[in-house]
Amino acid sequence: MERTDAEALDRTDPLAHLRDRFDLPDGLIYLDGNSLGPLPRGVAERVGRLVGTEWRDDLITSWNTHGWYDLPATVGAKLEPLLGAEPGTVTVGDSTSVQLFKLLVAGARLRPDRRVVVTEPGNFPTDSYVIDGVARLLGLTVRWWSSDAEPPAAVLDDDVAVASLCHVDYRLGRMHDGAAVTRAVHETGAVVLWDLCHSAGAVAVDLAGWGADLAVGCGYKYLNGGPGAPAFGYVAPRWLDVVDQPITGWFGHAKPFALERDYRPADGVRRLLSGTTPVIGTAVLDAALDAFDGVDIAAVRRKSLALTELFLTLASDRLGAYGVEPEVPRDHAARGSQLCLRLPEAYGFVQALIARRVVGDFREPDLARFGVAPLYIRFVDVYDAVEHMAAVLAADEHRRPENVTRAAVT
Ligand SMILES: Cc1ncc(COP(=O)(O)O)c(C=O)c1O
Ligand SMILES: Nc1c(O)cccc1C(=O)C[C@H](N)C(=O)O
Repeated sequence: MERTDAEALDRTDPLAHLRDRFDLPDGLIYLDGNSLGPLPRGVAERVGRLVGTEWRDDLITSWNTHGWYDLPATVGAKLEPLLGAEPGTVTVGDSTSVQLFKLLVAGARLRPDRRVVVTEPGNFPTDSYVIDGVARLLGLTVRWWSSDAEPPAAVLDDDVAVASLCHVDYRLGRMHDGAAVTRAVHETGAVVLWDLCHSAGAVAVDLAGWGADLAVGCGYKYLNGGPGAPAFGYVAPRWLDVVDQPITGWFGHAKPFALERDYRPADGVRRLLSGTTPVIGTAVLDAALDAFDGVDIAAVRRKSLALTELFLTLASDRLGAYGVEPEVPRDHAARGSQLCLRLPEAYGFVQALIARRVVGDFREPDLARFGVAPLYIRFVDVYDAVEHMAAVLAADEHRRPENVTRAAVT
């Protein structure tokens, strides 16, 4: 495989034009969109308008005249096609951790006679922390599923209230079969809560088709909503009228401005809201999602697999000589949109690559992680990135003192 072969793949890529929808720094190969997506074009103008006109000139009237009050629903409607979700089932607000807290409690309340939450030890830590916290609050037991064998029959019984699972694993990018796991959970009468942080915007998600109950996910990774973007929450249509989340703030009330004494949940998914919408962050996510206008998520998935396949082939060819092996599920059905390399000096390796303007990230204890975001990553980026990786290893740059001092955020 030569660089010209990668260039040829870019020439025939039906999604190649989408890269222009992003304002990417010159010469940067950005393989960290699974942590923080880049800036979509149009966002800066939207923020300028929001701050310079809507806030400055129109002030409080903007809640009505500029659609601030409806923003969670507006953004939810843009997310629904990306998640395979039914109309009116998705809203945004809070962090993923808080959405998870609210929907986990709500999920447990759907099965009040059951005492167990099933989850996986390989979760992103916030999921495990929140699950533990909710279990202590509600007096539930956490049962850990080591998910090498699917479906999770061994850990499911009629005491399980909720299975709270990450669809794509943040470390090695292993992807669950959403339909099969949901079915297995339902067979025991439990509900399933999916964390879609590493799925939304990168892989095909079909919440309606899976029959999922509840889902959450963050706005700042493949959805490119900016640092600290609001997260999303999904509630299946069959639960919309009964779902009972615990942070019963006024923005989720049926009539917030009636200022009634008692809480009454809003109709539909709006009842997931708690406090005042963070308008600036939500408007950024709204504008960012325009990058997905007219984009078929199945085509995104096809390109994602082609990119990771190229990455895998090149990394196996070029890096094996240095004892570095790619870690990615070989089975396409079980692969997210990322690839890892395992090596003892993974931290220094990532720093040396950043010095060469190839950005990935380090995950404890020995993983160098690279996300491929099909909207803006080219085949030639993957080719060049692997060439840089080989050059780092050949010159021992990953062991240089300036590359091994840990920063606060990795
Ligand atoms: C699977 C998963 N869940 C949740 C989060 C983060 O949650 P929060 O938005 O609360 O920081 C992340 C990444 O930060 C994640 O990878
Ligand atoms: N949310 C992050 C942050 O505030 C700073 C740095 C990284 C993150 C991340 O999103 C980490 C990410 N969830 C991961 O998969 O590792």
